[in-house]
Amino acid sequence: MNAPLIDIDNISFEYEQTKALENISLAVEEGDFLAILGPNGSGKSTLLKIMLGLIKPTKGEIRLFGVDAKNFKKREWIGYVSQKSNSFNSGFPATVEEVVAGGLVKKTGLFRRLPKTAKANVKEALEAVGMEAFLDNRMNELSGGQQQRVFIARALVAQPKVLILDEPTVGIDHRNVQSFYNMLASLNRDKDITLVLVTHDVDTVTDRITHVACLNQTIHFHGFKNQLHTMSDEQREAWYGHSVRKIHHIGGSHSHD
Ligand SMILES: Nc1ncnc2c1ncn2[C@@H]1O[C@H](COP(=O)(O)OP(=O)(O)OP(=O)(O)O)[C@@H](O)[C@H]1O
Repeated sequence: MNAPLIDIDNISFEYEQTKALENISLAVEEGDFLAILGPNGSGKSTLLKIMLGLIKPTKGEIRLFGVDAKNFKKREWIGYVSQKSNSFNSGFPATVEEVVAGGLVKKTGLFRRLPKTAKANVKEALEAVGMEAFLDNRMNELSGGQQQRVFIARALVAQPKVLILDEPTVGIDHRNVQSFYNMLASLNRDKDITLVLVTHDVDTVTDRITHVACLNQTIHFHGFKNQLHTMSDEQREAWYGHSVRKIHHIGGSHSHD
């Protein structure tokens, strides 16, 4: 069996005053569509920053594609769509093509004019997120959900093997959330892209995911989504307090109304 694409081994992280993560072990295998779920302040962003190599754990090891993160050179294999993408400056007059082509810089460096191959790559990335018809539109002409798809295309154009998405449905109209998740599921299934998404919003997370990790400083559950019901009430409460409601829709049969 291949090494996990992301292998987090007993890491902890402390900010100056605050313990953010404690003894986290979590492996992301090729083909997973993993949702990391946790309430505000549970350490989701900190864990993402560690996965992306932006901060180093206070304790523990992380291996990327089987290589110690300190020695890992293929950063373009790990794509990232930040939460900030959603608060994109809507007055900025960039076109969809320009925004997506910006993602190629990571792979090929800066260019003055788009080479032909780059145009083909941009088109292919936009097709993967169902946005090819909007190539020449300006970003400020698009809805929040469409903009989010364009930011995903920008990450895809560098041909990552793993895509990490921070709160991807923030700013997407609730009527469009399901089709957005269907698009992610098709990236996972048809394009073989391993997906990790992070959200505090348990109620809207899709049942298209394959795996769930329940985070609150430590991991309270990690496994197939249909095993989620094996969590005891005490574990659920330690993870998310009383506020977990429709969690049964992503696997188990428990409801906490
Ligand atoms: N730069 C920082 N300096 C000090 N403490 C921090 C810093 N960033 C986060 N923290 C603290 O670390 C803990 C985990 O924060 P983190 O941002 O990782 O959580 P989160 O789950 O992403 O939260 P949210 O859902 O609100 O974005 C929190 O207690 C937070 O207050």
